[in-house]
Amino acid sequence: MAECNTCPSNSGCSKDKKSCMVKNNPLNNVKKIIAVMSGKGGVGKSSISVLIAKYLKQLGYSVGVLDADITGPSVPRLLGLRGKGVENNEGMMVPVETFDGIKVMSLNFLTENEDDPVIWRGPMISGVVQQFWTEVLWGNLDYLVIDMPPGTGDVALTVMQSIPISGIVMVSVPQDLVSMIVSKAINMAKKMNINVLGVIENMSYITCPDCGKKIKLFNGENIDKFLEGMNLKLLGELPMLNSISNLSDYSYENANESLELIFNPIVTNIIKELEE
Ligand SMILES: Nc1ncnc2c1ncn2[C@@H]1O[C@H](COP(=O)(O)OP(=O)(O)OP(=O)(O)O)[C@@H](O)[C@H]1O
Repeated sequence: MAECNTCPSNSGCSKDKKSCMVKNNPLNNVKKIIAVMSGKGGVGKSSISVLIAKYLKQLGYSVGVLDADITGPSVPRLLGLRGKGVENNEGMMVPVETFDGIKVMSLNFLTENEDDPVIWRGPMISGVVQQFWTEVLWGNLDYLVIDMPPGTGDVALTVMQSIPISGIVMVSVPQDLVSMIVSKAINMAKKMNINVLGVIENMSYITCPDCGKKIKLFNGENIDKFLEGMNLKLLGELPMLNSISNLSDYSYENANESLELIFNPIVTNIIKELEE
């Protein structure tokens, strides 16, 4: 049965206690869990998960990142943690830390080589995701950011059922095909009674380096119409930026003021939505 007293939802979720699959580790105290999801692959979910973690950390919060994209883990690279391994403390996995103290768990820390493929069936992958919640020493965290696997399949379902997510950030790009697939992910979250905090529109535009004009790259469905149809808020628009495609140079030297100006309001919106 669920242990509500150690759960971030603190009995305030809509789950039936008897059928709840969430198992919490009494050594961990995680206050809020943000899942970053899309339904569609390659739209910037991992990059945005890492940026949310980075700017939450800059605001002074204690932050962790759980890489639930087991077959295509990219978080270690994006946070400059290539080649690191996980230590064991009395049977529990100790997350790897970035230079600025973000705690990270990813399957890439457990494979010998970064390019070793994970050729496992769904139940095994789902089991690992559950272990990343129950058998990792996250300790005290204000926020845990989960980089969800693409799609609405087995693993996404396991995360939603077995981890007490406080809210989901949906990532989309302005293309009709993508909005259609993102809608499926939004409807899945709604069916699972998980709060969708809003949508980040990634790759919204590029800025002309000469005149500063915003140029839309895709002719997709109008975001306002999409949000209205889904009854969701826009958390922010993110342009195509070199600094995002070069995120793996994660260090103090690579602090980027223009990215900070764009991303800080997005993080503030996420915090506000979670408080509501
Ligand atoms: N706003 C952006 N500006 C520039 N490049 C971007 C932006 N967003 C994402 N990218 C690039 O697009 C590619 C895909 O991004 P990312 O890996 O974050 O997507 P994803 O949704 O997590 O993919 P997957 O589902 O395959 O894990 C990466 O090469 C990333 O650097």
